[in-house]
Amino acid sequence: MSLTIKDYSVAIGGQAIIKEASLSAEAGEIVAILGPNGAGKSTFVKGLCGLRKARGTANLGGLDLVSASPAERAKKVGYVAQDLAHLDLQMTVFELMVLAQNGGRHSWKAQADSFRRAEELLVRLGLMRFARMEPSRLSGGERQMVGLALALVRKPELLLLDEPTSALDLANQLHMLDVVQTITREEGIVTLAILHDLNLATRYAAKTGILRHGAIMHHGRTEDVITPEVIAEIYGVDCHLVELEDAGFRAIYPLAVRRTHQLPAGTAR
Ligand SMILES: Nc1ncnc2c1ncn2[C@@H]1O[C@H](COP(=O)(O)OP(=O)(O)OP(=O)(O)O)[C@@H](O)[C@H]1O
Repeated sequence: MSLTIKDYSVAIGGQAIIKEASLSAEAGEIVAILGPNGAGKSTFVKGLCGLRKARGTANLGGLDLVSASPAERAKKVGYVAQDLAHLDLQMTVFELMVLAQNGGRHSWKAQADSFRRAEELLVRLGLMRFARMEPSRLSGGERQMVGLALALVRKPELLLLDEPTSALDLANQLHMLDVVQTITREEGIVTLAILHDLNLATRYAAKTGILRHGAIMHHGRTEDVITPEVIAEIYGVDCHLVELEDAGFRAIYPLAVRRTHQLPAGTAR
């Protein structure tokens, strides 16, 4: 399953937020979507899952997500939003995991398969202890992990994650992204993950796209995109790049915001 996005634009209230963006990914790849606050990252993924009206093309293994029907899109795309308020239903995590798989299928066989898959995924993500609880009783990080489980349980071909680790502690950040990376590779799907942590991007993403003012400024292999020069250009921050040869990835250490960088109005240096 590959993804090819071309001349892709999203407008809100007549204002162009994403402008003629292009981006591509191969089966089994995680692509990090980076960029400053307000750059358009959430809007970019919302257009792909149908929450915003888009123009252009986004070809996922032969299906154009921009012109697809909501039902076609829902079969192929899994989305984990930043705001997980929609999880507050009077149902347990396990019930939600089963319901998420059973759109219209009521046979006993389908039911048994979905029970098995729900349990398998909750075990894999370390979430079985929450199976009988309603999401409203969970902490922010626990809800975020359940949100990921609910997206994965439907076997998406494109997984869209909007800041999937923002509420997670260090161990859970690595555990969740390890599972996402393994499933992305095993099932040959494409994952787009909006991240603010550059080191999670260098560790997990084969490719990176950087957005600024709604345009893709850089896109390619992560090691070619996440460099001190690009980070200085996009964020106005000087960084030191450290090669962690034994671990097999690179780390970025931020040194200082450049004095020439435009901070939001009213911010003191
Ligand atoms: N509902 C809306 N109505 C009007 N403008 C919006 C709306 N949602 C987003 N925008 C605007 O679109 C632009 C991009 O917003 P978006 O949330 O996509 O950015 P982002 O890169 O995800 O930001 P962050 O890193 O802060 O989450 C912003 O300028 C924002 O003000």
